[in-house]
Amino acid sequence: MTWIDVSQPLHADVTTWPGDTKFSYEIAWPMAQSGSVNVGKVTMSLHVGTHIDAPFHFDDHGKRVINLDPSLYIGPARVIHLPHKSKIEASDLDGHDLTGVERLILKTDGWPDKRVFPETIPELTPSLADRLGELGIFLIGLDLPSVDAIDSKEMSAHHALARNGVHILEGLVLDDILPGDYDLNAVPLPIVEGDGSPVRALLRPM
Ligand SMILES: Nc1ccccc1C(=O)C[C@H](N)C(=O)O
Ligand SMILES: [Zn+2]
Ligand SMILES: [Zn+2]
Repeated sequence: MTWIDVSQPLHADVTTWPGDTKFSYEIAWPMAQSGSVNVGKVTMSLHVGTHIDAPFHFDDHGKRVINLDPSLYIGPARVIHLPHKSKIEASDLDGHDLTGVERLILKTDGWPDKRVFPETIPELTPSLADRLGELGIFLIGLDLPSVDAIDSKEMSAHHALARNGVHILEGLVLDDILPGDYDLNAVPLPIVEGDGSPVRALLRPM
């Protein structure tokens, strides 16, 4: 009870990274044919909607989803509000006491209309990644489709976060979430070779 869904619903119109595989659902084996059940089939990029990135997404030698500890994505999380930024850097955390925080969720308001894929978004800087590492934070979640700029080829924030042992949860819907302390549950699917996984992300006020 009281869990709040902070995931994007998956349907034909959920936005996709430009050029990437869209989400689709079909009944591959309808009841009329199988004689007993409807059996659905999904096609999608693993980076559609609310999802986690496995390090293999941006590093050929990085871990696949099956090798990520599910506990990373379950447990206490702090939500902080950092609106109207073009970059989010270490100094943006200065006013926040993050002692003991292990999972940090940034409400940036940088993707206000989830029906449209954004042209520009705030990007996280390597200095922020280093600060998260120093603080012992091992999960960053945010309401954006990427931790880097949309046109980034270097993926410097993804790499800097990985260097600091910080895992990535993207595409959260935080419109109705106030800053504060929550329980998070956003476990990936056990896709053995996955470079990422869609998640049902839930928050419960503590
Ligand atoms: N699907 C893509 C296709 C091309 C280039 C980037 C992406 C991404 O997915 C990047 C984004 N930071 C992500 O992890 O979801
Ligand atoms: Zn991703
Ligand atoms: Zn990413």
